[in-house]
Amino acid sequence: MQQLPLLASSTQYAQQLRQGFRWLRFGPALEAEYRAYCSDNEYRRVLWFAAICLVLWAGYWLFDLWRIDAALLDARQRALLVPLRAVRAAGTAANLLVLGCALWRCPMRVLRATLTVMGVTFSCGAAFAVYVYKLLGVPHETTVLVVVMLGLFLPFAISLWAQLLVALLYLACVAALAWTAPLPEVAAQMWRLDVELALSALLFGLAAYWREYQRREQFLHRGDAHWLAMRDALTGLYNRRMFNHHIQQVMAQAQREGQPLALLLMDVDCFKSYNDSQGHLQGDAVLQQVAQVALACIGRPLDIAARVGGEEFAVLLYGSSADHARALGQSLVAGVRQRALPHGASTVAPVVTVSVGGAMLRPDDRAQTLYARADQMLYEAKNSGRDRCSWEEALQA
Ligand SMILES: Nc1nc2c(ncn2[C@@H]2O[C@H](COP(=O)(O)OP(=O)(O)OP(=O)(O)O)[C@@H](O)[C@H]2O)c(=O)[nH]1
Repeated sequence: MQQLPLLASSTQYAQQLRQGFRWLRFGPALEAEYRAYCSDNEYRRVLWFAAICLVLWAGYWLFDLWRIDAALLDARQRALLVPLRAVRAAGTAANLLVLGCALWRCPMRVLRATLTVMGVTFSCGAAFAVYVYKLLGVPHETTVLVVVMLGLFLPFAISLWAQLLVALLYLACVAALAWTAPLPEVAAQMWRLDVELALSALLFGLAAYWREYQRREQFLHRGDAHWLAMRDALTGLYNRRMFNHHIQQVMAQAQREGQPLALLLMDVDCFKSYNDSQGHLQGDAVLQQVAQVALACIGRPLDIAARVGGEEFAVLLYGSSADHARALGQSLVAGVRQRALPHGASTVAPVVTVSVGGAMLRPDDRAQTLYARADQMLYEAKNSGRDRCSWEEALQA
């Protein structure tokens, strides 16, 4: 008999784990879920990051003003300070833009774009400042450039590939400054700096890759564990725990909104004798087939099909009229029969059959009372010959 691809190990998370994600990208659906997961709290984190950058940037700028004032510069040298100030102003503007975007919660792609612009203006701006100091002979620290490179790889909203792109632009900017430097000793220092920065980019990039890889791996393990906690491993349907949780919520909503709610319980007939004659593994395959029939009969967002016991399934239909629910009960019975799964040991038919009991929600119902009535109807279906659907309204009529 055909096995269905619904086993626990085949959750989309587990599949992705097996396939791997060397390029830090999942399939489209999982990628979208991962991004939504990452953007939780992202605005707050970026806000803090941008605020800290602004304080550091302003502090560095003030320190520089004092330092340049202290240096004795002639008019030609002072002319070099004009582009430096322009670059600084651009960095501050980009920083404020990020702050504003995070504060007013602009769409995530706008936030990412502004963060990328801030990365470019900060890194190229810092490189240009160091270059100008070298030309002016003003004492300065080059480690700030390495710190900026480290900042580019911090995990804030933008992807590792965008971070790498900004880092490459940064390296190209330092190379361009080295290339065009009018003084040979400044050119040599800038080239050396570029090599140091390239090495640090490699190091920080690798660290960022592993961090992102592990974050993705954790996301998949968490998703897999969550999926397994809610699902039945054999059939992939919701498990009893999830069913209990869901029925409470859907009942409350149905009672609040005056919507009908139907509960169908389905049980495989003579399943013990099937297991005894065909073996447990074949029995498992039957349960998977029956689960498929249950799954096929739900369609609305609040409907669920669950495996609530060994060979017992529940189908909860929200907003479904009694007539529609009864018809679905019949189609569950017919659907399993149509699968024509041979059952030589059955006392009912030569194929696997199911019995179904159904009940509609009443205004004063609790989950237990609704379940008990549907269970009573299932008992009724079993007692009146199996391979049928019993409905509580039919009993009352
Ligand atoms: N293969 C398999 N069998 C299971 C699983 N869970 C429960 N069962 C079996 O389901 C059978 C249920 O048997 P019973 O409760 O006696 O019911 P039945 O034989 O179907 O009889 P009726 O329901 O009265 O028609 C038992 O033999 C259990 O071992 C499972 O996950 N896989």
